[in-house]
Amino acid sequence: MTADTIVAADLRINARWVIPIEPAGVVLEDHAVLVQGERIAAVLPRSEADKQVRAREVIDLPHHAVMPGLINMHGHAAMSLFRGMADDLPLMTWLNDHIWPAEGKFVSDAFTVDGTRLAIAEMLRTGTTTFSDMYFFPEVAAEVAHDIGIRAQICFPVLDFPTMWGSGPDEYLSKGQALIERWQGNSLITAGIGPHAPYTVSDEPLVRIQELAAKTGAPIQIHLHETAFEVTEALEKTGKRPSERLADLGLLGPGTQCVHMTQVDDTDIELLQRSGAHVIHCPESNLKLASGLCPVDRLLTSGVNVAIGTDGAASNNDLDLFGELKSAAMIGKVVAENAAALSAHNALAMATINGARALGRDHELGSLVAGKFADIIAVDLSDPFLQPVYDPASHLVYSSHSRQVSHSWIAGVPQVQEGALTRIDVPDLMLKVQSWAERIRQSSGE
Ligand SMILES: CSC[C@H]1O[C@@H](n2cnc3c(O)ncnc32)[C@H](O)[C@@H]1O
Ligand SMILES: [Zn+2]
Repeated sequence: MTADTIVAADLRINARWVIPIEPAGVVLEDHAVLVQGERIAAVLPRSEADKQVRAREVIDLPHHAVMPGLINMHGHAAMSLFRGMADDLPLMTWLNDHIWPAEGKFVSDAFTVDGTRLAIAEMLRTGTTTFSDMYFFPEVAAEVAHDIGIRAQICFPVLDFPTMWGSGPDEYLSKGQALIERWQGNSLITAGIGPHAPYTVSDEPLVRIQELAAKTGAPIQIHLHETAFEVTEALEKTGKRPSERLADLGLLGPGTQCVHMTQVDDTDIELLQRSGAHVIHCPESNLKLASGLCPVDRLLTSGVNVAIGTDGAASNNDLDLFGELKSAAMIGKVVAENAAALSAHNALAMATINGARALGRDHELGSLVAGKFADIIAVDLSDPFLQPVYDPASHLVYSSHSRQVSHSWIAGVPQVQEGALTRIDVPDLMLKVQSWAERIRQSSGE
């Protein structure tokens, strides 16, 4: 922008602080973010904007930190309807004895509509603007996300056995291929392939998944090395660690997102580094199921991209990425035995630009840079429990509550304004959630 040009913008957001994420570690004071259509037009000092910008709409956020929207890289959105249903259990008991039977009884396209809407309401309200999902009826979840206007990677599930969504790998893959075709070229929704885990998907479907990914460019997301049991059982059965088996089958590459990775040795790090695969860290789910701890600092310093996810609301039990960030930073320090590991700025990067990188979309998402999509959030730091503010990045990770998220925009469209959701009818949603809760409660008393 030269000194005397007058620039038009659809929206000008005046903020006390702007944390653009790129360049890394920067906090800009008294800046404005300009939005034109779906994209960020500029980030500039307010004094310059006063002279040069004519905006259709101006929003003043005098006590707020403005930053890119958060990217929740792993979850099972519709499981929000199972929140708090089977607590205090280890992974395989939780899955085999509680969650899979409940899914068999209740999960349908209607369940997925209401559960996904509930999850999106929570995610939007707590600062997420992009999420990744792996669940049954992905075609339904994709339509729900698209109608609301939230950005999403929707991974269709693949398992060896039949579920409510299909009879086995053949049907999962043919329905999945249709999902990929439906959303090809859409800027809000990307379809991905979600082999559930190495212990539920055998070699033959894994090879077909690799071929489909190579043909279509679709990303692959898989639960991997979630527990020590998973790795020792695989070594006994196959003689290989699951990471090695996936690498041998051609599944580890820059389009692969490995969720959890609580068990990591030097060979795993080398495989991740060489392949360019990403790690999705879900600290609170790993803590609650006592699955293990991901060595995030070691992965990051080895050059592996680590993004962050909540996992589903039945193992977390919320979808609040700010809470997840605090947990990630705290655990990251203890695991590294280094208080300097995983700084506030590093944690914010994991939930933004690293997520964008894992999606293969860091050229258009994950930071407040001119030309990227206008996926923006504002957090109000005016509350007494957030005073004084020496460093807003510190407050966002260590002190703030996600309830302080006051505004969010996705592709320039307002999703949260003054703390209220603009595109979800919350009272209507609550009635539907109550009705599911009654049915689920009744059946657990049977
Ligand atoms: C194939 S759809 C997703 C499938 O995964 C189950 N699930 C939810 N959380 C986890 C987890 O942490 N590890 C493994 N599997 C998980 C979910 O209930 C669905 O059945
Ligand atoms: Zn999961």
